[in-house]
Amino acid sequence: MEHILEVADVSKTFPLRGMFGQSKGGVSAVNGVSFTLKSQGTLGIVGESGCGKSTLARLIMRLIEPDQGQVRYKNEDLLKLGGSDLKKMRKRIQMVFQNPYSSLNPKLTILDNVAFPLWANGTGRAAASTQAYRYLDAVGLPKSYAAKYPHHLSGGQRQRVAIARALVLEPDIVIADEAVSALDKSVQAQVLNLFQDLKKEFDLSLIFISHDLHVVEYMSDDVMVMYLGGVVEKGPKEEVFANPRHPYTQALLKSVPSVDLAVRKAPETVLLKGDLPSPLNPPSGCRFRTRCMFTEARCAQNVPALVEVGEGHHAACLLVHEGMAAVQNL
Ligand SMILES: Nc1ncnc2c1ncn2[C@@H]1O[C@H](COP(=O)(O)OP(=O)(O)OP(=O)(O)O)[C@@H](O)[C@H]1O
Repeated sequence: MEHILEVADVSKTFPLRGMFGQSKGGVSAVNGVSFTLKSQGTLGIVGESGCGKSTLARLIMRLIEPDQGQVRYKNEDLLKLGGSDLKKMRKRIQMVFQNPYSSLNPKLTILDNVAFPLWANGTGRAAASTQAYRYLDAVGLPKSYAAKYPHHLSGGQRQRVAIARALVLEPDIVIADEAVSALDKSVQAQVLNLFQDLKKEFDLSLIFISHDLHVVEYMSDDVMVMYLGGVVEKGPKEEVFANPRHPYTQALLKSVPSVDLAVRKAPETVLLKGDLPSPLNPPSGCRFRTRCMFTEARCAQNVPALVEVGEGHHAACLLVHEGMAAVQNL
């Protein structure tokens, strides 16, 4: 499978200023992140709140500018584009956000909310409405919803509208950022299935961002685990879930109860110590070391590279690289 998107060594630090404009350091939100998205594949990005998932999505979309790195879409460096080329690219990659209520325009009907991106790109009203009807149908909303307003709809229906609006420009890539997190469990499942169906119908490549491991496991072909702005592990979904190698991924997986009640067990040993450090002042060396059960003095000195630990499976931990038994046998 070829790659549609390649992200290389992307970083972003948000500068912080005091009351009088003086520099107060910066928040290291994304730090040297690299990954590839396979054409028509789904990459799941998982990590705790604040680990940089949304910032990464916004960097790819160029809603914010990275400090360094490359984002290549079909071999074109998106970070070098400007003007009309950037506008064209933005049509190819669309986002669906967590809260459809704030992302939809409350003053526009459902049909006009979906048609809006087409108007903004110069399509006439009649043609835009025809297209909008087509995408409302694709997301399972009947024609009778077209004249309603966002406040008439349930959370799940509003998210369907947001998805229709993301698709109306016929993107190749959709980035879903916590797109089901605000929905009830039963509605979540319907929207996840809808994403799966639309992916097939419209040949989409998906980036599915979620703090929920079950959602990522259900949706993804490949998984990337982030911690404090960096990637600690990535690889094929089956590999990462069945054979997690990084102590952080292992801790995440052990801390989440199975959705299957038959295999739900008592809470396992706690594998994460302490709190998430501030991205204002991240730990030296391995950023995870202050919460790691296996940390050693050298973890403070060396930043571990992502090293291949299985086919297409990478982990960033000095101890894992050396095949340390304790980490392997968790
Ligand atoms: N515009 C900004 N200015 C300063 N700091 C920011 C800005 N945007 C994000 N951050 C900080 O960058 C870090 C990463 O935030 P980000 O929202 O990307 O994380 P996240 O993993 O998506 O978390 P969540 O799921 O809670 O949104 C956080 O510490 C956040 O406070």
